[in-house]
Amino acid sequence: MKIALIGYGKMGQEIEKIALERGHEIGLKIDISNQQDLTVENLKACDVAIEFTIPASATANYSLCFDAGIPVVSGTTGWLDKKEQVYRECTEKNGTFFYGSNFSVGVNLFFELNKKLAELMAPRSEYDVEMTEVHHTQKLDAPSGTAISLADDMLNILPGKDTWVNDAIPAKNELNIKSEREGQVPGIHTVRYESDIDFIEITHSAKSRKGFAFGAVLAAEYCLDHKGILNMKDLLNL
Ligand SMILES: NC(=O)C1=CN([C@@H]2O[C@H](COP(=O)(O)OP(=O)(O)OC[C@H]3O[C@@H](n4cnc5c(N)ncnc54)[C@H](OP(=O)(O)O)[C@@H]3O)[C@@H](O)[C@H]2O)C=CC1
Ligand SMILES: O=C(O)C1=N[C@H](C(=O)O)C[C@H](O)C1
Repeated sequence: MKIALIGYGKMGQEIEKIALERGHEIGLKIDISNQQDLTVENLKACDVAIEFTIPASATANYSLCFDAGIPVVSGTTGWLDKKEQVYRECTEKNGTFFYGSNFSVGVNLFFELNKKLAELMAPRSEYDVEMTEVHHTQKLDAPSGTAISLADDMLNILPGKDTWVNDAIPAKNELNIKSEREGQVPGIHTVRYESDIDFIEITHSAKSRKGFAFGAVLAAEYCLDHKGILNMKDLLNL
């Protein structure tokens, strides 16, 4: 499979290693320095694009891939305010868009565990809940995309919580997500329920970026024979 790598930062470089190990070819490698090469014509020469850039450029990159008629796998976070517009464009252009706030298989299992725990906690009004995410200091967005995914699942299940807030003193109906930035931390997410007498905590801690990159390459392979709007639940059969 010939991959267009859009974004060649920490994730782009990690993805390149895994893709080559799995026998794929990098047909196009785009960073800020050669952005002029990101054209429909160049994308058409590839089978799939993997996009890990910055929130401000992600959606324009998706449009180019839809115009080129190649599937796009994206892990860029912080652009979800434009989600409806992107999904509409993908459908109108008969494109394929695979988005994951986190491509790690472990985190996607953690998402399921988080939902199960929220179901158990839904009738337990003696517990309050909060979340913490810790990432490296270069991260541009807060809270993390993963934390937002976890929070959205919890808000759908917990009757006492209507919305999430970031680094705030929460009202009773708000779920606070604490964001901490520290050194080179690849990503830690903790959900904590606390009562007067105890607490229950679940944590996912990434040891490196390898799991994110591996999941993104699996997603690109999946796009070769699946079409439309896809996610890790489809890929992992969850
Ligand atoms: N879904 C997941 O599993 C994961 C998602 N992420 C997300 O992926 C994104 C990237 O993370 P990461 O690789 O760590 O970040 P980096 O900052 O290391 O890399 C981003 C790269 O994108 C480049 N870039 C910026 N704008 C453009 C553009 N318009 N076209 C092409 N390239 C561009 C940057 O170039 P330059 O440095 O020259 O500005 C940089 O090399 C973030 O949003 C992060 O949250 C990260 C890990 C896992
Ligand atoms: O920026 C990162 O590094 C990460 N971003 C993703 C997020 O925002 O959730 C995934 C992972 O936690 C690493």
